Amino acid sequence: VVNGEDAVPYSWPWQISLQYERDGTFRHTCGGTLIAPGWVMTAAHCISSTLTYEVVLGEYDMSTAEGPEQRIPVASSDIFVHPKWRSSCVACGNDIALMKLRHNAVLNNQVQTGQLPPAGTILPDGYPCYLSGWGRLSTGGPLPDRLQEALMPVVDYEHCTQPDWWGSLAIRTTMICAGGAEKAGCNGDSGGPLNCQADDGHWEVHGIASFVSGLGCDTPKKPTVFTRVSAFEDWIAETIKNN
Ligand SMILES: CC(C)c1ccc(NC(=O)[C@H](Cc2ccccc2)NC(=O)[C@H](CCCC[NH3+])NC(=O)C(F)(F)F)cc1
Repeated sequence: VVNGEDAVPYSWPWQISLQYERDGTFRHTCGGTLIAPGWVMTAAHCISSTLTYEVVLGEYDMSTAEGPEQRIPVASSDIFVHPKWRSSCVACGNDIALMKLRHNAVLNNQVQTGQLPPAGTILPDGYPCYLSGWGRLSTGGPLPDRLQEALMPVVDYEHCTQPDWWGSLAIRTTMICAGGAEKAGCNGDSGGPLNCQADDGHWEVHGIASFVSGLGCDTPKKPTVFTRVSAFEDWIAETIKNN
C-alpha cells in the first residue's frame, strides 16, 4: 500500500497473508479474505498451479511471531480459479479465486470472517473504502512488516472509464476502481480486500485487489482496480456448496 499507515493490530481480522513455499520457507505473495472458517477468497492472478501455498491468519507484524497467527495449508486440488479467468488478460476481469483450507480456522478476536455485500451492490462515486495489505510501500519499494491500510474513495464506472483515466478497454462493470491520487495498492496487495463500511456500521469486502498501472502503483488518474465481489456471489456460493 502506497502512502498508507500501520493498521491498528487485528482491526481487519478477515485479512490473510497468502504464502508460497520456496527453499524451505514460506513467503508472502498476496493478500486475501477469510469468507468462511474453511474458505479464503483471493485474486486468480495470485495462483500458480506449481506452487505450494499456505494461508496465515491472525497476522500483523510479519517480522515476529506475536501469538494469534494460524498457519493453514491449502491443497492445490482445493484451489478454485474462476473458469473465465485468463492470465493473459487481466483487463477481461474475473480475477477471483477461492481456496479451501485443510482445516477450519479458529475464529476469535484476531481471526474473523469478512462479510460479502448483497449481490449486485454498486457503490457510488466517492464512497469511502479502505485497502489493507502487506504490499510494497512504493513502486519497486520495500515490503512493510506491519499490515498497512489506506482510505481510498470509490471511483465509479463512469469516471474510471474516462479516456484520461483507465478508459473503457481496461475496465469492466465487474470491477471497482478506488483511489487514483497518492494512495494505491501495489505488488503484494493483490488478492486483498477493499473494505467498505455499510450504513449500519458493519464492514463488507467489496473488492479484491487486481491491478495497478504499469507506470507505477500510485499513478494519478490510474486508481487501483479491484474485482467487484458483488458480481461473483453466485459463483462463490456454488463453489462453496459443491466442495
Ligand atoms: C488493463 C491492462 C492493460 C493492465 C494489465 C496489467 C497492469 N498492471 C500490472 O500488471 C502491474 C505491473 C506493475 C509492476 C510493478 C509495479 C507496478 C505495476 N502489476 C499489477 O497490477 C499486479 C499484478 C497484476 C497481474 C497481471 N498479470 N497487481 C497489483 O500490484 C495489485 F496489488 F494492484 F493487485 C495494468 C493494466
